[in-house]
Amino acid sequence: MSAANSPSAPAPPRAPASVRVSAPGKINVSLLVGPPRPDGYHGVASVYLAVSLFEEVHATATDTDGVTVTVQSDGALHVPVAGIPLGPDNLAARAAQALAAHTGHPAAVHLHIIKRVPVAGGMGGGSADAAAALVACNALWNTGLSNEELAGIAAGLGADVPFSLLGGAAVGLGVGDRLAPALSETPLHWVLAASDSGLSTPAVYGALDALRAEQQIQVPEPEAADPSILAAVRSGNARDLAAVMSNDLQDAALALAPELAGLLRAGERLGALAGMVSGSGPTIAFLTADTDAAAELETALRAEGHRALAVLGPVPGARLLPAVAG
Ligand SMILES: C[C@@](CO)(OP(=O)(O)O)[C@H](O)COP(=O)(O)OP(=O)(O)OC[C@H]1O[C@@H](n2ccc(N)nc2=O)[C@H](O)[C@@H]1O
Ligand SMILES: Nc1ncnc2c1ncn2[C@@H]1O[C@H](COP(=O)(O)OP(=O)(O)O)[C@@H](O)[C@H]1O
Repeated sequence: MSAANSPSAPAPPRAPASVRVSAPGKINVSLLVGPPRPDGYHGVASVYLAVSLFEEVHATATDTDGVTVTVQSDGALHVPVAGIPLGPDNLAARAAQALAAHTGHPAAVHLHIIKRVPVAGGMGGGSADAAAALVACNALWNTGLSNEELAGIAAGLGADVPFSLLGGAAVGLGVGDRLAPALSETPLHWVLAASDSGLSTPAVYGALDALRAEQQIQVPEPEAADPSILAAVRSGNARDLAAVMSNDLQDAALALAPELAGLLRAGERLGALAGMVSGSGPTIAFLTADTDAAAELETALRAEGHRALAVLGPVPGARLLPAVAG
């Protein structure tokens, strides 16, 4: 009897045929943006918060080389998915290809994305799909990369991708990819209000540069997050955070989508402690005092015809989900 057939020999690790991974969307409770850099990016000091609105990526091994993608809309925000690229430009497909290139594993996989985060919404939904695809393919292909190695690949896919892997609350410096976890002892309760159309991230950064040039505003390179923001995130004191949260991209997003000003006013009139544009927008994140206040605001915004959803954060980053029985 050969060693491989011996009853006492350990079975070699078998890759699963299919895995499921969830990864969260994010809001930036503070976003300081520096001047444009020669490479087209901006230095930032971002305080990220992962919130309980999760993308899911189901990865299934295929016999033929290549990455295929399908997308399905799910969840209370009824996210339109028609415009999402399904070819090699899809961020999840790019992530799978990048992992295959890094490890030498054939890129033979089908990725099914269950989309709950608004597309081009300023909540890093595509980044979450990329983070989920990295974790999924690493498990599916048994490639065994560490979280640090996955984070290195993530940074090459987009500024927000490393945060979706990490989750929780974190400060992001550089282009947002140099992460340091932030403490958060008590969850914060938010209501998200989605918009019907998306905003392009580069267009919003460009609009900020134009506004600053017009107003002759010069800003330094951001080097750290505001300590008062970190203290409020740490304590989970929503009133303290409402007083200090801010987003340098907000005026630029409002210049490109002026209707958002009315939505911000509506949320504050209906009981939010404060509202802000999430990242480059157009999703608005309203901060509320507690879970009951969030539920009431969600109901009130829906009654006025908005697509609203109560969420909380921080929540964990990209995670393998248990296999479905059967
Ligand atoms: C604004 C933020 C805030 O977290 O998020 P979103 O609103 O997009 O979710 C991020 O900075 C977006 O990150 P992400 O969407 O991953 O950006 P990338 O794909 O890497 O870059 C897209 C483009 O955005 C601009 N960009 C992005 C990040 C950054 N620090 N400076 C920039 O100027 C550049 O024009 C870049 O070519
Ligand atoms: N898996 C994906 N999900 C969403 N958008 C994607 C995806 N892959 C590529 N994209 C492209 O990236 C753009 C921005 O995506 P998204 O991450 O949703 O927004 P944001 O950068 O505002 O957080 C979309 O307009 C879309 O064309």
